Amino acid sequence: MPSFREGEILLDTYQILSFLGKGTFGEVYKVRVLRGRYAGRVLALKVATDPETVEFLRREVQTLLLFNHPHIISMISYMYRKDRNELYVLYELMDVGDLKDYVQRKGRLSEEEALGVLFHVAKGLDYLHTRGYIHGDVKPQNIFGKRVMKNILWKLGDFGLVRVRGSQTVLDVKGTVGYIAPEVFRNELRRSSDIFSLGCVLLFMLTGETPFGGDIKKNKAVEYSIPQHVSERTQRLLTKMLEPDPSKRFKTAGELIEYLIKERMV
Ligand SMILES: Nc1ncnc2c1ncn2[C@@H]1O[C@H](COP(=O)(O)OP(=O)(O)OP(=O)(O)O)[C@@H](O)[C@H]1O
Repeated sequence: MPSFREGEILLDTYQILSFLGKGTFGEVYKVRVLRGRYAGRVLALKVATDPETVEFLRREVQTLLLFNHPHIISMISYMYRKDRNELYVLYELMDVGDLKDYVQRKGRLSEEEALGVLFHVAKGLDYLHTRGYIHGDVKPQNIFGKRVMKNILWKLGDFGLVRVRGSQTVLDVKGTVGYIAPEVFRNELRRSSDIFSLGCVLLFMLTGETPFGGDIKKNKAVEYSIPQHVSERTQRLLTKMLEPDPSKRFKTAGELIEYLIKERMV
């Protein structure tokens, strides 16, 4: 049950238009801004009220403040209510919703569409990778679509698990089974771990099913099969992205983009 109802006004400023969903980091609502700098705009508001989610969302805010890219979701502003330890974050509204729901609604995507989404997300990831960041949680629920004319612009979101490359923080595996690079189970995280996860996203788009059947053992062992209907060149791409040995994968999103262009896949 969402905490707020349609029509309710939060912080005297945000009128709830609808509930968009609940994630690990809080509840998300479609809101209309009633006053201030963004008055009149319809945006997405994420609300975190318990201490653990506030902490994750605080990390996401700190990271997003540094980023500005057409394939990374924009944070518009945030408010922290210190007295109640509540964090409210405003994002651009991604009217298509997330890629998981999109594929579940539409069924598996054509290769052309799937490669188009892949290219958009790879550009967002490239922005992170060239700045020394690792997203750490690339999966369909964290990729959002926005309608622009007749097209959909896909963007990477959810930066609660983002890490700086080479940082010593101890990891516990927080990703989602079906999208976790095998080395992450051994507590190693690299930029190419994001590439593996993105390869899983491509497999999901082409099959409509969770990679590795959502089975943790199969995910760890990288046991998967590519359906017959997938073209040979896309099979080759998938095999390179899902290479179990991270040193044999594309090292960064930049290398992936170069390959897609060279092979004329986008
Ligand atoms: N900017 C946005 N525009 C439109 N819908 C959004 C936006 N941000 C989140 N949502 C939707 O709100 C819901 C909750 O999103 P959220 O990102 O918090 O969690 P999640 O990605 O589903 O799960 P997790 O937090 O575990 O990764 C999802 O249905 C998501 O599609």
